[in-house]
Amino acid sequence: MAISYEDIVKVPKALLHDHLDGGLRPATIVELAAEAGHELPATDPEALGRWFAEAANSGSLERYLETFAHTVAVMQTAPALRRVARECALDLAADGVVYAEVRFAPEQHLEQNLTLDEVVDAVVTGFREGSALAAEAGNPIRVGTLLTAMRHAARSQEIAELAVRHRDTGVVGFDIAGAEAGFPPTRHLDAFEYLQRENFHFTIHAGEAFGLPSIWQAIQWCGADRLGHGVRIVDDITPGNPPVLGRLAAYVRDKRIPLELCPSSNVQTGAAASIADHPIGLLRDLRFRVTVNTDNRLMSGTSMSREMALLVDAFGYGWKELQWFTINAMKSAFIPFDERLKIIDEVIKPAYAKLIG
Ligand SMILES: O=c1[nH]cnc2c1ncn2[C@@H]1O[C@H](CO)[C@@H](O)[C@H]1O
Ligand SMILES: [Zn+2]
Repeated sequence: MAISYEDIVKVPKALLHDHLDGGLRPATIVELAAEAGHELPATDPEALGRWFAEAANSGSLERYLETFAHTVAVMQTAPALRRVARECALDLAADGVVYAEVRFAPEQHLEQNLTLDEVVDAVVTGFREGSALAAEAGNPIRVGTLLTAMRHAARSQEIAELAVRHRDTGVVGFDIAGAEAGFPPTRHLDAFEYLQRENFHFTIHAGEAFGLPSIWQAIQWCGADRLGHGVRIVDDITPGNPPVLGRLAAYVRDKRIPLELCPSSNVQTGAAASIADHPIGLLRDLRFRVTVNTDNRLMSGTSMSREMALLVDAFGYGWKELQWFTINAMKSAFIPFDERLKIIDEVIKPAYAKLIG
């Protein structure tokens, strides 16, 4: 029997790549925009949700990113940041996500004179509140924060230090994001070298809107633990029976470097023609360390369960494959090994065992 979306909501899921400013509830944006005096393209929540999905559906990462102006604009005070983070934790938990790493760029939230530390404190507090409320409602979730530096800007060292400063209070990793073409990872080499010396974890958006050189730099120059997207690693795989892996693709697979794949987002930015054409099918068959992610729930009108349901439809996956994606994600999380194992053994495996038999 085919797996339904409702069934998928009920099983535990792990999410590594989700942007806080890409996941607001449309109704919250409307309320916060009224308070902030920010003009929106639509003020009816449903119409606003549709506007985001359509505007982000442009085939270009640069145009997709323009839509974030309207979410970032309403996330400029501590109460607003805290609310958005609280609702994020609640929404993910209600969707059956038991572990999530949510990222955002603190440097984009300074327009009303918050300090970087105040921004992080507000978000971490919101996640803590949301997780507590979710647990009370019977949907326990653990949320880790990733701090992102914008790759076109020049604050990555500062943001890396901010992440390390908050490592014991909820921040579990670092990332760079923004337009990829023209802004290679090595621009931020100092920050990545600093993080390595601090024994800290980081992922890098690479191989989304730009190809193999970006992935190669992220791994071999910068030392990324994971690849944000990394979908263009397929450019280093020659189709055939069997497909032939180039040296970089072989390295990524041999080292079990996690790929944070985001199917719907890739279709919107033009990195894949459709879900059925998405390289996730090939990469899973070749047993890369594939994980499934939402990227931006608002811009893609999606959720973790919906991404998995789309893959079930396109590739005929069953519970075995969904468990494999989920355990891959949990193995690749930035929290300590013993905590990852506990979630795998006590939460994920028992739930899927009931379905797989
Ligand atoms: O898929 C993506 N690729 C690159 N950058 C992104 C993507 N999604 C969001 N952001 C960027 O990350 C910032 C912090 O969350 C967002 O403001 C957006 O500019
Ligand atoms: Zn992203």
